[in-house]
Amino acid sequence: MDLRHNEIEGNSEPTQSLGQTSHLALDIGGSLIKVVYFSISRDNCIDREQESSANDTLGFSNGNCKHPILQGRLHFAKFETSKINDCLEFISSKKLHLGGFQHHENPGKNKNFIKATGGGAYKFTELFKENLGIDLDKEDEMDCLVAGANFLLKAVHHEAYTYIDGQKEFVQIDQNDLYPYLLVNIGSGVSMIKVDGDGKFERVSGTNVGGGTFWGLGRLLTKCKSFDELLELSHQGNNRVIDMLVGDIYGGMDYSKIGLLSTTIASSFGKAVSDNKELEDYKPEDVARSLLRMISNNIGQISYLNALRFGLKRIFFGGFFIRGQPYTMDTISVAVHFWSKGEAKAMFLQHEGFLGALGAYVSYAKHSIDDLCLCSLTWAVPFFLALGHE
Ligand SMILES: Nc1ncnc2c1ncn2[C@@H]1O[C@H](COP(=O)(O)OP(=O)(O)OP(=O)(O)O)[C@@H](O)[C@H]1O
Ligand SMILES: CC(C)(CO)[C@@H](O)C(=O)NCCC(=O)O
Repeated sequence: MDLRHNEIEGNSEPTQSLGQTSHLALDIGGSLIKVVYFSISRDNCIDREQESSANDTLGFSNGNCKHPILQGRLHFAKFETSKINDCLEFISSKKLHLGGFQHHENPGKNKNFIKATGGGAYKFTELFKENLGIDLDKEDEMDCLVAGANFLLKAVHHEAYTYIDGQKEFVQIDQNDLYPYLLVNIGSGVSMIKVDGDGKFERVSGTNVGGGTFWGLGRLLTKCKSFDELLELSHQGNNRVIDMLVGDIYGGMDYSKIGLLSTTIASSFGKAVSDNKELEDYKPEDVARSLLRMISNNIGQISYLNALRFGLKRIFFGGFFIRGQPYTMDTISVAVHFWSKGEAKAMFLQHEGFLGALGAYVSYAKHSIDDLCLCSLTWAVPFFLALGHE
C-alpha cells in the first residue's frame, strides 16, 4: 500500500448500508485546524465475501451478513485557526459536511454532526452551526491524541522512526510490546501523556513553551510573515552566533568533569548579553536557529525527565511543531539521548500533526458499534485495521 503523508488508502464499508454517512473529523487547535476525511472510489467497490481473510483473522467477520466494501483514501489537510473561514469554505466546497451522522439519540432532529476535538470544538460550535448547519460532536482532546497515536502505531507499517545523525530509520513496532510509552504532543503548547493501553493513559505533564512560543517569539524577533518562512530561515542560521557555549565560558575547552563538551550550549541567547548588540545587529536566521534549538532542547529535556519519572524507555513525539524538520528532530533526539545517557529513545511519527484528528475520526466507530451497527462492525474499524495488513 502506498502510504503517503497526506493520504492513506483503505477500505470502508459503504455508509448507506448502515444508514449513515460520515467522512470527516476535525481537530481545532490553538494554532491549526486539522482535517481528516475519507473519499470513496466508487469504481472500486468490492464484495466483502471476496476479500482476503485479513478482516476475519482480526475478528472482523461480518457473520452471515453480506454487504460490499468500498475502497477509498483518507485525506489530511490543515488550516490556520485564525483563518477558520478558509476551512469552512473547504468543507463546504467539497460538501464534506453533508455526509455527517444523524443524531441517533434524536433522529427526528435531522441534524448532521461531525466529530471534532481540540479547544476549537468548543470555541467554534456556533460558527459551524451557522455556516454549515452541522453540530460538532466533541471528543476529548487527550482521548483523541492517544487513540490517534495508538491507531497509527498499530495499523500503519512505516509510522514511527528515529532520527539520529541525520538518518531517519523506521522502527518496527511490536504490537504486543507497545505499552507503556510517553506521548509528547508539541502543538501550540505541549502535552505529555503516559500511555498504558487503548484508552488507558494519564496526562503527566505539559509545558507552555511549545510550538506557539517558537512561532510567536520568532515572528516578533525576525519579522517573518509565515511559519514556513521562519523554519526556512532557521535552516540557514548559525546558533553559535547568539548562544553562549560551554567553550565560550571555558576558553574553548570542554568541561569534561561534568560531561559537557565545549560545543554544548551553556546558555541559549546568552551571547546577546555580553555582545552588547541590538536585535538588528543579529541576522534573523541566527536568531531563528537559536530559538528553534532552545525550544526543541527544552521539550526534549522535560520529556526525558517525565520518561525517567515513570521508567519509560520510549518517547513518541507528535504535533505540528515538528513538521519532519531535521534540525528540530535532531535537537530533540540529542537532548533525550544526552540526558538519558542513551537509555531512552526519541521517536517521531509520520502523521505527527494529525493524531488528534485521527483519534476523532476513529471515534465514529464507538457510535457504530454501540448504537448503530446492525449486522457487522462499523465501517471504520475494519478499514483501519486493514491498513496494517497491506
Ligand atoms: N503552517 C503553520 N502555521 C502555523 N503554525 C505552524 C504551521 N506549521 C507548523 N506550525 C507549528 O505547529 C504548531 C501547532 O501545532 P498543532 O497543530 O499540533 O497544535 P494546535 O492543535 O494548534 O495547538 P494546541 O493543541 O496547543 O491547541 C504551531 O504553534 C507552530 O509551531
Ligand atoms: C491547553 C492544551 C492542552 C490545548 O491543546 C495545550 O496547549 C497544552 O498542553 N498546553 C500546555 C499547558 C501546560 O501544561 O502548561
